[in-house]
Amino acid sequence: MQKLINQQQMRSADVFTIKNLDISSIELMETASMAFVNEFVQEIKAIETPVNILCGKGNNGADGLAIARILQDKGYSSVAVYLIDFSEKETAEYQTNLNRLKDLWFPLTTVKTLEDLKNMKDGVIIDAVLGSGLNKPLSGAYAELATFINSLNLQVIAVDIPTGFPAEGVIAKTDHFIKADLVICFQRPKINFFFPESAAALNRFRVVSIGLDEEFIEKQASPYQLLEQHDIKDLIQPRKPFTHKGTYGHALIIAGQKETMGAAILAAKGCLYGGAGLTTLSIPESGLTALNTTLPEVMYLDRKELTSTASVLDKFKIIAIGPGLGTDAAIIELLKSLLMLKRPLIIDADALHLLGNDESLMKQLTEGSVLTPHMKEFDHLFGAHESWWARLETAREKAVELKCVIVLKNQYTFIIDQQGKVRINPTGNPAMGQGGMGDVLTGLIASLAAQGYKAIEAAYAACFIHGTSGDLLAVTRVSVKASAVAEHLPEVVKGLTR
Ligand SMILES: NC(=O)C1=CN([C@@H]2O[C@H](COP(=O)(O)OP(=O)(O)OC[C@H]3O[C@@H](n4cnc5c(N)ncnc54)[C@H](O)[C@@H]3O)[C@@H](O)[C@H]2O)[C@@H](O)CC1
Ligand SMILES: Nc1ncnc2c1ncn2[C@@H]1O[C@H](COP(=O)(O)OP(=O)(O)O)[C@@H](O)[C@H]1O
Ligand SMILES: [K+]
Repeated sequence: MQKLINQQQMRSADVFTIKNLDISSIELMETASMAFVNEFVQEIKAIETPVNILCGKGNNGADGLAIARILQDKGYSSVAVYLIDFSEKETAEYQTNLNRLKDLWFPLTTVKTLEDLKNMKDGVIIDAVLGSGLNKPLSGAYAELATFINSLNLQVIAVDIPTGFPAEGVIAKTDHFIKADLVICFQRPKINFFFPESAAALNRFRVVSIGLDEEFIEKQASPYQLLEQHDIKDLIQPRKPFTHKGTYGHALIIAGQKETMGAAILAAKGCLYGGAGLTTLSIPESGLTALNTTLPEVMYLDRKELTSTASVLDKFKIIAIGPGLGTDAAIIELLKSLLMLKRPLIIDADALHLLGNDESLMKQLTEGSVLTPHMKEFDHLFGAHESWWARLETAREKAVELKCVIVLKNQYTFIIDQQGKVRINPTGNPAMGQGGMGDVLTGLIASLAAQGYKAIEAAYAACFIHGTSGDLLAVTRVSVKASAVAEHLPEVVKGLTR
């Protein structure tokens, strides 16, 4: 896992690295600019492409000046530099890099007003106006610059962060940014890149190492961590000789009603293909034929059995409830009786809806339960939120308060543990935007829990595996269906097993 740190901590990491490696700030900047260019040349391969570099007077602009020099070295034949001269203050590094540039032949244009940009050639724009030193939203000339650049519809590649975009904290609807197609960002992604609001400021980002001290970064106090493949590889246990279906646990999924039986079957499918030793599905009897035809390996439990005697449920290592379940009075009673068992549950979809309707039910959750809301379900549970930053803050508080794991689903799913720590899942893609995806995820979480993984481990590993399956399928498809994601789970898990 990679610690994601805030900009103040990133600045401390700069300072620490400079001291520790006994290098100068300008040397560090040269490394950063070189790393940027190495990535840039992968993206813009034609060296005759006009490259317009817009440089502010801080260190982001200083990077831009170094980048101009390095690009010319690499043979880019049409590099033009625009010095955005909207403020007085400039950094020493900016001065140094400007002097280095002035020793070479270079078209340099000082920009006092937007008029000064009129000769800019069509091509690519490198945004090095403002970086992580941003301390307030763009206004005045900077905001106008952003609007103007965005109106050109040229490809923009931002240095470190799009100008105007806050690295962390609330992203306001009124904020102005220079919209980037690509951000080449230093050492760590910014926390705000993982929120849907970032789509207004960037399409994609890539992270390049600039040699900052990793040990220092990992020691910083931060609740945010980005999952990496090796975390899952370290976790997933290979299957041992002489193990059998009993070894891999028995999961019960309570789901489905007449209109949404598919959700139940998809959840069971996620559980089965996730490798649980045994999967039992409790659905209305009307779904039995469908179940037996589509998933003959999965067993059936009559709904009436669920409330007959508590001991019926003892054999199940984990119980998941919710996909396509419905919310009528009988279901409310069923949920209540399950909560009374005082055992951890995996709660999704309609069952989440019922918790949101009745706070007293939420209070009965047992420690170690897993809630898997998407944004709408989350807000129904915990109140409306104006921003994802605020939503995540609430999720952290609630996970601690309820002693539950919260899986807040999105393109980047946030998995929040009982201590309020947030793991961010980087896998998955927009081809997965289809109904049923969440049902498969719930089944997979149940599957891993049945196999003996702790609630938090089951939750984050399931998200990673589920997204990886979607990624694998999306290589050759514009959309992927949930059942295909389920069917590819065993292959993905195999690839993630040491
Ligand atoms: N050793 C270092 O410090 C390194 C810095 N790096 C670069 O330095 C950048 C950060 O540099 P700085 O801290 O100088 O910050 P910036 O280059 O973002 O500029 C900050 C300046 O802009 C002003 N400002 C902030 N918000 C504004 C607003 N809304 N409107 C107008 N002016 C505003 C500030 O008062 C300050 O003078 C990083 O993003 C990265 O590109 C990299 O080169 C890596 C090494
Ligand atoms: N754009 C996307 N990128 C990555 N993952 C996605 C994307 N869209 C959906 N998913 C994944 O699909 C699942 C959707 O869950 P949910 O919204 O509950 O769907 P449903 O209720 O339709 O099954 C989540 O795991 C989410 O992470
Ligand atoms: K920038």
